[in-house]
Amino acid sequence: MEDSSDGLLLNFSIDNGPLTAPANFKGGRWRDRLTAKYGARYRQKKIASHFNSTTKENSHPKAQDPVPGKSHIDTNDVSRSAKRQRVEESLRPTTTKLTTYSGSREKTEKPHQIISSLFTFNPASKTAADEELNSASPIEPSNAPLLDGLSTFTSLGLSPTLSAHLLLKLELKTPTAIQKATIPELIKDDNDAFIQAETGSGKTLAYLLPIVQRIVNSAGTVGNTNKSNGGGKVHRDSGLFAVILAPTRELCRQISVVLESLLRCAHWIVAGTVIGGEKKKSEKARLRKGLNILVATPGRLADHLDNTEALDVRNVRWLVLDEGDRLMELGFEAEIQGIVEKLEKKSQLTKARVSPAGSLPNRKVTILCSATMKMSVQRLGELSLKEAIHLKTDSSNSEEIDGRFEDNFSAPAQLQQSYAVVPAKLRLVTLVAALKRAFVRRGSVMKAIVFISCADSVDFHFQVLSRQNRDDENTKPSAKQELTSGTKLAEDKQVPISTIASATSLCIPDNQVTLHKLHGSLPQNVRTSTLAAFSQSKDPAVLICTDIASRGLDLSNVDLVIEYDPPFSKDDHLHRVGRTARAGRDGRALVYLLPGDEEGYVEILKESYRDGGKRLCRNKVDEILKRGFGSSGVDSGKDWEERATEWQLEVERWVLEDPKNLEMARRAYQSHIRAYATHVTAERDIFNIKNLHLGHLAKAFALRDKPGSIKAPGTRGNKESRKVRRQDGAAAKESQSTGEENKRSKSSRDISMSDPAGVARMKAKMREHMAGISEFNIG
Ligand SMILES: Nc1ncnc2c1ncn2[C@@H]1O[C@H](COP(=O)(O)OP(=O)(O)OP(=O)(O)O)[C@@H](O)[C@H]1O
Repeated sequence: MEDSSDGLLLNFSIDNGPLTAPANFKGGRWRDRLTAKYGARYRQKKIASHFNSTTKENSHPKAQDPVPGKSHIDTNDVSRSAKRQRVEESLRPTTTKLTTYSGSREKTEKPHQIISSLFTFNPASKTAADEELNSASPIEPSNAPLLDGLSTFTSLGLSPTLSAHLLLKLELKTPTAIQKATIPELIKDDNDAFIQAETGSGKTLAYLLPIVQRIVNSAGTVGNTNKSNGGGKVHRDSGLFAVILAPTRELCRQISVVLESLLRCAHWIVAGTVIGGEKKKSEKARLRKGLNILVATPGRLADHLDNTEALDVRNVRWLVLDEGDRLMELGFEAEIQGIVEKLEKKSQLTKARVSPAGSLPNRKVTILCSATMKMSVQRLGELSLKEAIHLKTDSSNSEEIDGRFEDNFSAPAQLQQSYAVVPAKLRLVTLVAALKRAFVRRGSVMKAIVFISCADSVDFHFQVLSRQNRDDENTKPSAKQELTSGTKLAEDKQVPISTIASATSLCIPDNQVTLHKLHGSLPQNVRTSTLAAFSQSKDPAVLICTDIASRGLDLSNVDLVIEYDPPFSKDDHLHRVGRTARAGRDGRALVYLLPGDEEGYVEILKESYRDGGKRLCRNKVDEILKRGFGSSGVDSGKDWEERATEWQLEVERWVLEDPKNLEMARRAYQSHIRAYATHVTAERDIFNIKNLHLGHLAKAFALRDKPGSIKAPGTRGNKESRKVRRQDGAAAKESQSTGEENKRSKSSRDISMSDPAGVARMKAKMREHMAGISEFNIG
């Protein structure tokens, strides 16, 4: 492993002899002894001059934190007040090793802390910063509604009633390109279809509108027409016509909301969901009452197909598989195969591909929908589609080669993407600086999403950004701080989980920002309400989340996406940044990379552009920090360095002063490293765990521990917790075998280390990814 002490001074103790006598340093590394010797000499000189010149005799100098550019030996610093020292000693973690560099060879118990300077010994970037780009050149949005004067919803074959409803009630004037390509095709023909278009291009309406239109058209042509109910219109007893599958409950809910909004102009058509999270009995009752369109998660639908007699699928004409790649990633292949076979078996439909124009299809039509076209989607296509047509936009980069689709999935053209090469030690301060800057003026950024690799790290960053600053009067708990969202059972008690809080760390007086957090270890009701709060917020808001929020979610007015931890694959990147720049709106995205091999990721970022990445720009770290910590735009030397250092030290003290915070920071750090090891094989040269400087990385989690000594309860290295986890491992297997899709919706990184069942699943996933490489194969 690379030496983690670069620029760091170990926190060793010396004897308590007279301060002016030279200390005798023994043991440890020569480098640490030498640094300590010089440090002691320097302090002796300083003390001597202080005693000579001071006019305030016996006064206690204020505790000093290292100034930017200088490292600091904590326990040996005479300028630190006795009070501060006692606080930190009393909080000395029980698991830390003791280091003794004692002249008297006595083992004195001192915390093994490392307080390094933020701005020294940072590795340099290996690539030169590009010139600032000329962002003045206007770019045509690629996923916007068409303004060609020709394309209207009516011209695509939708009825005047439905078109008027779209215009007047939903404020949708013209179709997007993918809707133009899809709607006429799905209204007139009964072919299976694969819909592929970039994020935010309106794929949901692209498949929902033809389905709704054809069900409306079928009035009087299907059985059970009820004259008392609008003259032969479809009603709930007419049968189930469409089944829409989506990978997560959140997505199902979102689709269901869009569908309900459409059905307000055809209220006799009944839609419903079966997505789990409620008693199966209520779902069964809903199915028994009759539905015409069903939105479901695959696991739940498979369950009902086996166990709910009232679910009659003989008349199903459409099976839609939305977010196809995600469905496959989450391992729903077997369920989907089962569903396809059962629908096929029970179907009473003819297999004819021709039906009266615009009415219900005579055969089951399968529609696969995805922004990406990966092998997994091709596989899903193979098991569900027959002679499918590929519906895509003109601007799409994908093409069919030898019967297979080659994917060149791009980000929306109008999205401004940038990256910053940030040394590990500076990561946390740079994140805060970027957010402070983004929200500096009211209205400058309404909403931002920060993607983080794992649930524990989300928890930690949420707490850091919303923590109470002891010294700051302005950060007294606000009403929002008290907000909690949902509850979860813990130790037989209802413990409220706070997922919404005031972003006190951003401290922007004129622009109060509300922080939200989201990850897969939160209970479903908390996830739902947090997401709704973020989406509906009219005030500036930040969502800190794992990849659970990267797919398909349509959250309004997201202007900025920060990938604080780089994505785990190129597709993940495109889905994450796709949460902004939707339906023709502007958006910005910033990805954080470490200096060194990670800079190679820039080439992959460029692939997400249609023009080869000419518009990709680099944000300089100094600039981000200056803008975030500098004094209101005035270039006042390096005061931003001091402010950033002060802020960082404040967080480090906050971590130390409460064992809970310390444990949270350690968990976050460990989980981050584990998650780092799960980058896709193709990108493991770029994200090579061996290159992580663990000492520097600890600084980004406000930890002063030596990396090797960081052990959080529930993680590897702690005997007791290992025993507990062995027991929980068995429980995890059991729970997985129940086949509940909500459990699967948690990806390995999305699981908190405090969720033992999750830890077991994560490890299994890690083994799969690491393909024989040990979990901590670090140097
Ligand atoms: N014709 C339209 N005019 C204006 N806005 C539209 C139109 N069609 C859809 N939208 C809006 O575009 C946004 C994105 O739609 P949708 O969620 O269907 O995109 P998507 O292509 O499924 O994205 P993703 O791949 O990220 O899931 C939604 O807010 C939707 O209301």
